[in-house]
Amino acid sequence: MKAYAFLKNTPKTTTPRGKTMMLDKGLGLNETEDLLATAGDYLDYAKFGWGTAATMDRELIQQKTAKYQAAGVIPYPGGTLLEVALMNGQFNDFLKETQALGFGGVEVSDGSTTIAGSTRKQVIQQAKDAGLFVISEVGKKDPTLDHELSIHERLMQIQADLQSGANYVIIEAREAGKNIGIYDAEGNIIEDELQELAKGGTDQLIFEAPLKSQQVALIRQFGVGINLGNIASNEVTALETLRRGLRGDTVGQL
Ligand SMILES: O=C(O)[C@H](CS(=O)(=O)O)OP(=O)(O)O
Repeated sequence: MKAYAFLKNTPKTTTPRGKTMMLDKGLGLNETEDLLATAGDYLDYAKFGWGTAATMDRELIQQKTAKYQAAGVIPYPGGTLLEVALMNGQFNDFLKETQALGFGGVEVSDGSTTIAGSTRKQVIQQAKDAGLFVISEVGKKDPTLDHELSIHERLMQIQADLQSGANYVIIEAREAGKNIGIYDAEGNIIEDELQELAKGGTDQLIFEAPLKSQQVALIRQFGVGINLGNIASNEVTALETLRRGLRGDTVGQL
């Protein structure tokens, strides 16, 4: 039983908690174990950020993915790693290795590279056919290029990815959460862009929201059911308290 389970304001909302995607930037095995013991119940996806998975021994990655999977968390390598594999013409090998390492999903993005629409569709479908959970990502890592993407183009990409079979689409914000996608240079939400992106529904969107102020704003606006990503590994528990109205920013508001 959880501590203080009698408290009336702990999540009595009927809305299920939104998905939480955490950024794993290279946690050790013991850190992973500790994290899962304390916050595993509040975690859905663990992204091994960008190319970090390619810096570690295969056995270590396999041990980590096994721990995540046993806790019901889907681990997956960063979209950048898939982009590098695609750029090198090594996507089939990437897919095989991803499965051999025990990852349960992939992220299909074009944040750092350019990928033809037909290739993106094929990649999503091939990953799905291989039995992997697929999360795509919309947005560019270079702010100048990202600002060139119109809301209409983003919405079209979201639609196309979902039609190709993606389970969720991430709205890019990078690890820093500033000057990309729905955030301005200070990390504040650009309201009209958010509203436009959200108007078709947010159920299959995951908003990268690495900053507490962003998590608070999105939870207040859309409720506890909003899907949030790029949560730092030491902030997963703190995010759960926001979702439960157990931190000053959301006390009595959910
Ligand atoms: O897309 C992301 O949020 C991450 C982190 S960052 O952009 O490199 O800061 O990249 P990914 O390759 O998807 O892990």
